[in-house]
Amino acid sequence: MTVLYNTDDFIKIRRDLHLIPEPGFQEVKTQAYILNYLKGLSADFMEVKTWKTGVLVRFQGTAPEKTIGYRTDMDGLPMVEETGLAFASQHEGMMHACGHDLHMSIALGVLTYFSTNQPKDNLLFVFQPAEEGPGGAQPMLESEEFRGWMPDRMIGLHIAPEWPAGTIATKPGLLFANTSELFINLKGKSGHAAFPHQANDMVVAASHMVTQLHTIVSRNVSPLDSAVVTVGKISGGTKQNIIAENARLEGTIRTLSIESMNEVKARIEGITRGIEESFNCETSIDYGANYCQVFNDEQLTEDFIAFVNGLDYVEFQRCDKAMTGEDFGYFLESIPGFMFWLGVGSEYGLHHSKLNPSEEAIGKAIHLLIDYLKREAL
Ligand SMILES: CC(=O)N[C@@H](CCC[C@H](N)C(=O)O)C(=O)O
Repeated sequence: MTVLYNTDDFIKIRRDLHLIPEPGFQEVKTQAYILNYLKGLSADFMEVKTWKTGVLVRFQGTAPEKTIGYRTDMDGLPMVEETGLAFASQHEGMMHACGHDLHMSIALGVLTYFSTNQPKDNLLFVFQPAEEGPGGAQPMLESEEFRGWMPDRMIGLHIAPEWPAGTIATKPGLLFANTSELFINLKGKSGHAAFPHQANDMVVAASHMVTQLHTIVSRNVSPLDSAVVTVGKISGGTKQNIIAENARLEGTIRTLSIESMNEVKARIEGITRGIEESFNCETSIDYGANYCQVFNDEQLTEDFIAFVNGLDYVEFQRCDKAMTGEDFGYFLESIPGFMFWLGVGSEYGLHHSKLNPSEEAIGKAIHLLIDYLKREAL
């Protein structure tokens, strides 16, 4: 194991970042924190650029043959934290419940090492905004700032609460699903609760719609394929004794192929037309942000797995694909690379208000990535 500096410094950084979760493309304090940290590093071979609320850090190699990119996401989620931690979110209604605080502290730990150990190849550290939505990877990838420093390989990690701290899991090929957000508005006619026959109740229409949406996976998707349609939020109406004129469903679709995504969307549109007819209402669908699948490069991933299997401070586990989404998939569409899971042993899972990742994983991931990048780029 590489002994470098006290990785506890990056636990403190993780806690600092945990205090200030911000929505996608509003990571202003987070960006300022990262830029301020970078100012403290003195490497004349390091260059820093910003892109929107993101940050790009490039280390010029001594004799570069390639550029290896490492990406972390930056945004938090709109939810009330219930961990009771001393360093719980200070931003009301926002929480780092998907581990991006750990992802960023790990990236800072790795780049700190290379700020005093100039690599042979170029390294690019990418702090990307808006992973949870509306998606920062695709526009960042297309930006002049990123294109000017285009890497030849791209690596990313995501925390995995279900595995013990420091477990590394991945697989070649398909790792994460195609995703699409789903927003459906329903508009009917309001009225007095006592005169339902004179109104069109959108609470009832929305309830039917949720039930029908749940038939798509069970009745329309092949049992040999996989898909998810989740409605995570439903809202409507104004008061308990007024019939609701409006209702809104907010959800997400996950599939293992673009073809299945198109089929699921076609069924949603069919169901929506049926609801319009049967409840005499108007509807509109917005698919919000769509992310392509995360597809790991076969060779680079197998090579990484062999590397991890040779280490004595982390455990490797070959995993199955998951229905999670990640806009990191856009990087992998044009740059070969891979994503892997980092076990953080939390009783509560991703997107849970009590998610409490083990910070032991931070030091292990920093060491792992330094050792891997040393092998690949020194
Ligand atoms: C790793 C993870 O949890 N990613 C998110 C990505 C969000 C995609 C998009 N906003 C959506 O909701 O479809 C996930 O929910 O899988």
